[in-house]
Amino acid sequence: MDVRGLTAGYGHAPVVEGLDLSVASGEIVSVLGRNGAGKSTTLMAISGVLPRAKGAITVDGRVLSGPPHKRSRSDLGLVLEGRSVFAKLSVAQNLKIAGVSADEVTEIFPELGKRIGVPAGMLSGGEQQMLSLARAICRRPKALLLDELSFGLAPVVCDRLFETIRDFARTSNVAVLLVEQHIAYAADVADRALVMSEGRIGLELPGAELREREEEVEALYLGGPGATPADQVAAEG
Ligand SMILES: Nc1ncnc2c1ncn2[C@@H]1O[C@H](COP(=O)(O)OP(=O)(O)OP(=O)(O)O)[C@@H](O)[C@H]1O
Repeated sequence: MDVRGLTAGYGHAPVVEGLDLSVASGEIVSVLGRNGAGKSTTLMAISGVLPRAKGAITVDGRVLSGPPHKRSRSDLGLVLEGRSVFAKLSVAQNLKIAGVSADEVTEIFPELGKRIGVPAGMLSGGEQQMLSLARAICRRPKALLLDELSFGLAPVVCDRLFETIRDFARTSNVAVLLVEQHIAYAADVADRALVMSEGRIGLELPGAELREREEEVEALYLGGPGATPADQVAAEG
């Protein structure tokens, strides 16, 4: 997936301006950064949720444009922050609407097998996130965007979700771009990390270096007001 010159926002001034990034097939890239850095805006702009976003987005050489449903037909999968299930419909109905096989989903997450007739809104937070992730995976996207999957979930559940994402990226050769607030989770799952600050990428590093360079990453998290000038220079250089 290749993104060039992404510019997006909500009012007059853009939140993200002229952003370039790329994710290779089979690669997992994590976007980190403090609250308000522009992480979700970036994902929403790539997916078409923000209709006035500008920039060129290609997946496997194919140009993406138009609203989210059109982009998802063009091989882009999306799981946004918060639970994105139809709460009143059963797990089986949620999967049917997405055109996804329940057998395939329960192979990925066997725990959903016992809950197949239950309204999705009655599932635990972790189960809902499993359902959202499995639904996206089973639609066979070429690129997958995931926003804060770990939000509000127990570590054991997060480990299951990230293990599934790793397997999926490797075995299906899919480009995964995920927003993750926790450095430890990003270090476990990502091949590469992009640290955003004030709508731009302030630091790019291999996922394997995230733990040892945690202080540098955190300096960018604290951003201008919290970080000393020396922190800023170290973080950017
Ligand atoms: N719907 C909206 N209307 C107006 N401004 C918004 C809207 N959503 C986000 N913003 C603003 O855009 C900026 C970037 O927000 P964004 O949600 O992209 O940040 P983020 O890095 O994902 O933060 P978080 O980790 O808190 O989700 C923030 O200043 C935020 O207040």
